[in-house]
Amino acid sequence: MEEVAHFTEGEFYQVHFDSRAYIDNFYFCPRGHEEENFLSFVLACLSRTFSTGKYKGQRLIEVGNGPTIHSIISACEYFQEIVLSDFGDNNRKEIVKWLKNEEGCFDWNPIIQHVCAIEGKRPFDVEVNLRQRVKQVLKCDVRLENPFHPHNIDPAECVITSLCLEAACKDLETYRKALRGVATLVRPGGILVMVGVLGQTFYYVNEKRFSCLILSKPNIESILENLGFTIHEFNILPAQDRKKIVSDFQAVFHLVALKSATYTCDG
Ligand SMILES: C[S@@+](CC[C@H](N)C(=O)[O-])C[C@H]1O[C@@H](n2cnc3c(N)ncnc32)[C@H](O)[C@@H]1O
Repeated sequence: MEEVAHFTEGEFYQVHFDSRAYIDNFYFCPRGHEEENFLSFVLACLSRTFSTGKYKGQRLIEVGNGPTIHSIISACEYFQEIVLSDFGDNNRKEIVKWLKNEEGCFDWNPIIQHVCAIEGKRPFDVEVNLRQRVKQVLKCDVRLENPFHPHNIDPAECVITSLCLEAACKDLETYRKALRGVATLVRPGGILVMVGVLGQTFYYVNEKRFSCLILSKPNIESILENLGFTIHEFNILPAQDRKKIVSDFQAVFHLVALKSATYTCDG
């Protein structure tokens, strides 16, 4: 397998990230990749967060969704308009293809059906809702102070990001700045829902190796608290013993953090 000496940033994704191979490998069934085995944990966490209806509002933004829509399945009923975003052109194209139900688009039905079975919903209704409520699929770069530069996007009641920041940020300072940019997209009183990996240095999509910033729970907690967030839940699934061929994460996390209603970001 190919080794890469430098940290693989957005430009590397733009050229080398095979969107279709990524979803084929990691999202073809609710268990996810057989070596990683954490997708059903993530789907269950997202379902618990949103299915009570406690978090709702006008807008939801997902930052760095790649070619995936799984993170918004449970949430879509509770937000009128959804903005998806990613750095990679191919990722955004793959999403648009699914939204338009074009021939050859990825089959998200096994994942949607799994979530619907947990929540007692009809997959058809959820699929229609998803396709209707995603209003924009935008380019973003989490390394920028405004991830949507040169566009200004109104802050949302809910921002989701999954497995993006640790893939996009080469060091902890870049991660802190990126989280600060993502935090500006959350309205005061709104929530940030984050899914990520702890202790990971790499993952593979087919033969391509992608870097990952090693994160720990205290790193993330202290950055979020400094940004005026209160962490409501921080769920962790430790990795099982495995060969570490596809990735070397030590744990997967899901967190929900509430942005203070009075916080002003001047730091
Ligand atoms: C591991 S994938 C995660 C995709 C998806 N969110 C998920 O949960 O499976 C990492 C994603 O981060 C995106 N990415 C990398 N650098 C980025 C940047 N600077 N800004 C925004 N997204 C970036 C990649 O294009 C890719 O879609």
